[in-house]
Parts: sequence; C-alpha cells; structure tokens
Amino acid sequence: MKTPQTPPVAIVMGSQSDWETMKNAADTLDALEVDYEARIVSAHRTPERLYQFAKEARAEGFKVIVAGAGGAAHLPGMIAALTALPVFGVPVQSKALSGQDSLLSIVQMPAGIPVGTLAIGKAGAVNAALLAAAVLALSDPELALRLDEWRDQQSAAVADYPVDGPL
Ligand SMILES: Nc1c(C(=O)O)ncn1[C@@H]1O[C@H](COP(=O)(O)O)[C@@H](O)[C@H]1O
Repeated sequence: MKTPQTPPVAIVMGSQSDWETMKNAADTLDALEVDYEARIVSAHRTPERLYQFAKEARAEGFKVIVAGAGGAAHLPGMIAALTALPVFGVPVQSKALSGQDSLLSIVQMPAGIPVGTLAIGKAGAVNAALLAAAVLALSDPELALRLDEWRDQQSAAVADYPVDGPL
C-alpha cells in the first residue's frame, strides 16, 4: 500500500528487472497492511542515489529496509554500511549463476555491518517482508495480531492429505 507520508518499510532493488522477485515482498506487506515504498537504487549504476537514500533513510522515517539485488549484489551491504536501520537482503536469482553469486555477495558481511540474508528468489522476498513486519510488530500489537492471523491462514491452507486422498 503506497501512502503520501514516508512508510515504515523501504523496498529497494538494483534494477527494474528485480521487481518480478521483489514484488513478492510488496504483495506480502500488502497482505499484512504494512505500508512501503519501492525504489530502484544501485550501488553500481546510481551510487549517489544509493548514498543519499541510505544516509537519509532514518531521517526520512523509514524503519526497516528490504534490499534485493542480483549478481554482484553489493546493494544490501552498501546500504547497511551507511545506516544502522535493519537491512534484510534478498538474493535475486541471476541468469548466469542461478543466484549463488547474489547469495554469496550478500551473506558474507564483515563483522560489524549486518545484513539479514534471506533465501534466493521469491521465498527470500516473502520472508524478508515477514521479518520486516515482525520487527515493526514489536511496537505495534495490531500488526502482531495480523502476523499471527497470516500464519493461521497459511496453516489452514495446507491440506491434510495429497490430492489422491489418505494413504
Ligand atoms: N547487484 C546489482 C546492483 C547493486 O548491487 O547495487 N545494482 C544492480 N544490480 C543487479 O544487476 C542485475 C542485472 O540488472 P539488469 O537486469 O538491469 O541488467 C540485477 O539483478 C540487479 O540487482
């Protein structure tokens, strides 16, 4: 859900091509009624935009950052270097190396600059959004309830038996 004021979550990605993956984070936040803003920011192609975004993120009012990038995925780590806000990194699946490059670029941060690294692709984007919501829920009891309901619905949607029936 997009709002005129700064929302609590920033979803940033290195390229338009990452949106197919990162839209899963946006859809998950929509389901939880958590506001977000999605932006394209690249450590490589728009370094000044990256610097400005990360330096001003806290003052702008963001509380959590979800950052997705593929290949030489320096974006989440560079954002984390410039702000102490929680940063969750989503390795986008690359064509050349199936996202292993993205994962390794994001996960192995030096001690002192944390990036919470998620799984490659859609699962990572969904889970980054759920973690962002969990952080916000620490100070928002209504959101905590919505998160519990989301999990209950997930459980209820899992069938007891496979389609051919009980074994
Ligand atoms: N990894 C990064 C960064 C960054 O880390 O700042 N900026 C762009 N990219 C990645 O390049 C890939 C290919 O981008 P294009 O599809 O635009 O060629 C994308 O997955 C993007 O995240």
